[in-house]
Amino acid sequence: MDKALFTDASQRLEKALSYVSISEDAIEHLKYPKASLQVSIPVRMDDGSLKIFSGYRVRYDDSRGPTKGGVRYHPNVSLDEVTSLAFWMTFKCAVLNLPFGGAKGGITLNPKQLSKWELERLSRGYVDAIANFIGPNVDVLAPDVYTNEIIMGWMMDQYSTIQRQITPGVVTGKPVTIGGSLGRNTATATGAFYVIENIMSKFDRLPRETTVAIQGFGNAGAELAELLAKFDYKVVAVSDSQGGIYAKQGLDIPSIRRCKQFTKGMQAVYCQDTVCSIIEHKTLTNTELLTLDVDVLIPAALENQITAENADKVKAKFIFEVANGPITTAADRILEKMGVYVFPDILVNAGGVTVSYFEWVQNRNGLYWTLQEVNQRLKEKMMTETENIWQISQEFGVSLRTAAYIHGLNRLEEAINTKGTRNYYVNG
Ligand SMILES: NC(=O)C1=CN([C@@H]2O[C@H](COP(=O)(O)OP(=O)(O)OC[C@H]3O[C@@H](n4cnc5c(N)ncnc54)[C@H](O)[C@@H]3O)[C@@H](O)[C@H]2O)C=CC1
Ligand SMILES: O=C(O)CCC(=O)C(=O)O
Repeated sequence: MDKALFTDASQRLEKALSYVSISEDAIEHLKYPKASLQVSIPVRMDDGSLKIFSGYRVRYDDSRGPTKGGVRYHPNVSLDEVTSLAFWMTFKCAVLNLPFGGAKGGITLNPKQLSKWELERLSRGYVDAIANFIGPNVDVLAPDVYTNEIIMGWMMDQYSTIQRQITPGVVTGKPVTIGGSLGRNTATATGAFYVIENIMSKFDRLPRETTVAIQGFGNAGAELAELLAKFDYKVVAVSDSQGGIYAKQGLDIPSIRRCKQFTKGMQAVYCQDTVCSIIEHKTLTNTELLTLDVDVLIPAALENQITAENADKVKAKFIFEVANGPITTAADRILEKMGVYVFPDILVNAGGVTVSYFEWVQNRNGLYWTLQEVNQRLKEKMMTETENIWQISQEFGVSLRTAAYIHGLNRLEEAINTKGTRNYYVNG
């Protein structure tokens, strides 16, 4: 297994360890995933041929509760990537004080090359293959890159079919009509927005004077772009996997979202579609977007985007990590020296799993909340933990990332030690 990403991910923990007094047992415990499953999923394609896809599910740690995390469909999905993402989920759930451990799953494929029905057979096949590894009190699935509520609905239905009982709590991010929570599809962006608002007010930054660039225009990035623009932030650049667009005066985000539904790429929206109302704009690559002269940079696509190679070219003063792991450890060091404030993924994008938790609670109770209730509870959680992490960072004089790991570690160690280990060593 290529350890690169996981090795990098676990280095974040090592830095935090020097600021907390934590038992050797807990440290040892957190070094390894609890269980990793690799499966082969046979899928009958529309042309009659049979294709085998590789899928993964990693449950990293369940000391604080059932494990929780999304399922990713992407050509780069590997055991190393899924393990890293499961590790981050463990800390994210602890930082937000959710009664969950961390997990993640994925299938290696380019979903854009499959028909809807092939995707349905693949998603159901994935659940067949991992059914003994998941469950509402064991491990709970959710959406991530290139998966969505429709896919979550299929997965929930497949699991329920296998169990011979409707089991909504095994998957969150489902359609509202079959037990999903209001506000889950906007939760990652809404949670990030609360963090940004909190921090910008600490620095007396007015939205209309704050320029923003966002890499990634999917569930998280596009929704956040729209929220920020709605509240007067100047979103000057956005991108998707094909590249991006920039307009000095600020972009018309609702028009871009509308146009993107009908065109394949972001640049096509501007170059070929006259529905969009930007007058002056230019196209740019994803790499160029990261080094734009803006106040706020928001990576909201994939990991390893800001590395030792381009970190010194970043001009933004604030980076909010909506993607998981977009900045490598080496880049982190460079940015810290440059005085850039980096707000870490395990806080910034935690709105998604927080509302997933609310969905799971609603599924267990059978009583459903209004959107206002969901967002009010989300706001309370995001504001409280942003403030806690800010205070730890001030108190110890450490980066916000290290502060977030210190915060998560303290909660994890309490749970690990309280549970104890089942292997006793009797001296003498
Ligand atoms: N959806 C959720 O609830 C949560 C998502 N996240 C993280 O947010 C990030 C984005 O996830 P979603 O928005 O859900 O995925 P999505 O599948 O809805 O959108 C992904 C976006 O990234 C773009 N993209 C893909 N490769 C790219 C590249 N190389 N450069 C630039 N853009 C690229 C795609 O074109 C698309 O616009 C991921 O890191 C994910 O793990 C984190 C927490 C929760
Ligand atoms: O909603 C969830 O359970 C997990 C979302 C996720 O995969 C993430 O936060 O990275």
